[in-house]
Amino acid sequence: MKVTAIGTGYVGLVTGACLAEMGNHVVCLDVNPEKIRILNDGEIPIHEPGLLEVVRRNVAAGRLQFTTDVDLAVNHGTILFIGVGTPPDEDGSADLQYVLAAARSIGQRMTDYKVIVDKSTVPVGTADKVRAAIADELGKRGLSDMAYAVVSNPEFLKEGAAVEDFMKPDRIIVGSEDEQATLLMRALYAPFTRNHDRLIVMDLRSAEFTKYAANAMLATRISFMNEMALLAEKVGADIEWVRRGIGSDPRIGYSFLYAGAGYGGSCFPKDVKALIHAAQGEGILLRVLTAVEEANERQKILLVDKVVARFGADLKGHHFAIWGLAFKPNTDDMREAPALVIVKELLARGATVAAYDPVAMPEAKRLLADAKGLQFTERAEQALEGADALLLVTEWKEFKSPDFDQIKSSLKQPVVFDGRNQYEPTLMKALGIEHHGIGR
Ligand SMILES: NC(=O)C1=CN([C@@H]2O[C@H](COP(=O)(O)OP(=O)(O)OC[C@H]3O[C@@H](n4cnc5c(N)ncnc54)[C@H](O)[C@@H]3O)[C@@H](O)[C@H]2O)C=CC1
Ligand SMILES: O=C(O)[C@H]1O[C@H](OP(=O)(O)OP(=O)(O)OC[C@H]2O[C@@H](n3ccc(=O)[nH]c3=O)[C@H](O)[C@@H]2O)[C@H](O)[C@@H](O)[C@@H]1O
Repeated sequence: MKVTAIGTGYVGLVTGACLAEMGNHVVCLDVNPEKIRILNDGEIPIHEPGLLEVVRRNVAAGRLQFTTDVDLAVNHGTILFIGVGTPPDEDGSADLQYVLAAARSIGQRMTDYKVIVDKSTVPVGTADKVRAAIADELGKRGLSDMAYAVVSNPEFLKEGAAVEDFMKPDRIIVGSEDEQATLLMRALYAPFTRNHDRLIVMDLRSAEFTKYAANAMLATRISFMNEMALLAEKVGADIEWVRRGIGSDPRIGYSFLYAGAGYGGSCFPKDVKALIHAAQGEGILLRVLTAVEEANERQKILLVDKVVARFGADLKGHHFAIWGLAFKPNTDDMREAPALVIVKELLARGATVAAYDPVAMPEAKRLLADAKGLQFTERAEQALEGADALLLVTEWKEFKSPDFDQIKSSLKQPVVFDGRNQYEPTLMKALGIEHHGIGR
């Protein structure tokens, strides 16, 4: 099938590349010429395991191309995915300007039947706005009779596992109220759901809502566990045992129960805010989600609270090592990363910081360019030298089994603040390392 992906962020690029991998002919469009230049140079603008290989393979096979040419992109696909950003507005609501601009650019150019698919995470009712924007543009061209369908197909991929998530989806949600569009979507996704019928077709509004409800539920689990961790610590329980204990109940399950330094990323924080805002517009206060967000703000600063409890509120003259800056492993994404809050707070209290991340360092240097007292090291061990303590913020694999002797000898004193519960407290004790985990 002929497909166009609008936007080459995580979602647009992964969607385009994976659909090409299944034999479709895909054009990826972006308004950012720099991103298209990088893609046309055979690289990708993000760090995402396995994605570069899929992109290169399909470009070589002639099934995938990148362009800033809107005419070419709109006229190429029968199915056009809108995968542009929906960042939070000042009041927390989702900013739809990029989605609606993409819709208008389609309406300004389409010459035959198109299925326009909202893949961006958008509030309930956005499909109607997309349809209206396209109708408006067609009207201006005297083409009000031209047929098209708007479909909602929210994306559930996780950064760091995006290709795998797209290729082997747990489910594919299609909100469609147009028979022909539903048939096309079924055909497009058939190769991804061959052995299991994982495609769920529903009405447009329910599909749009499903995406927010899913992210809100996952964020809730994390904040719930972070709160349980606060209490566990006080009463002498270990949240890691509690996690295993409750996860064994299939009604609860093991996934997304890890207490840590708070959730970050481009989606949970913004989607929770957007849902709260949408509910407010309907006169409903979402008490649970409001608390989920508050708990997460507190959690992001928890590691610094622990540092303060150990070293005092004034950290002048103290130096700390930070391992991990990305909001999670296997990505260079630092949007809403807990590390940003932690670094800034340590510096504000007068400390100096040496930080290392396996891939997010260029992004960290960009975001923390003005941070005085912060240095970046080329290797993890270098960050340890002369530090009062190590703060582990992102659980990259390479931090899982470090050389503990080196940690002991490089730090001024062997103190580790383990923001992702990577190290066993009993082992740390046996090694003579003062270990401060989360909820244990
Ligand atoms: N990042 C993720 O893991 C996931 C993101 N989502 C949702 O997908 C959407 C996109 O997210 P990301 O890919 O992270 O966004 P992003 O912000 O990284 O990328 C969006 C891209 O769209 C381009 N763009 C903006 N307007 C355009 C236009 N009119 N025509 C062509 N290109 C245009 C931008 O230049 C940018 O490259 C958001 O709504 C997000 O909530 C959903 C699931 C996962
Ligand atoms: O809508 C989106 O953009 C995506 O948002 C999340 O994916 P992502 O943000 O890439 O990453 P997650 O793996 O969900 O992690 C989010 C944050 O939660 C934290 N987390 C995750 C799991 C856990 O048990 N504990 C925990 O603190 C991570 O450290 C990270 O900061 C969802 O998991 C995806 O299904 C969704 O498609």
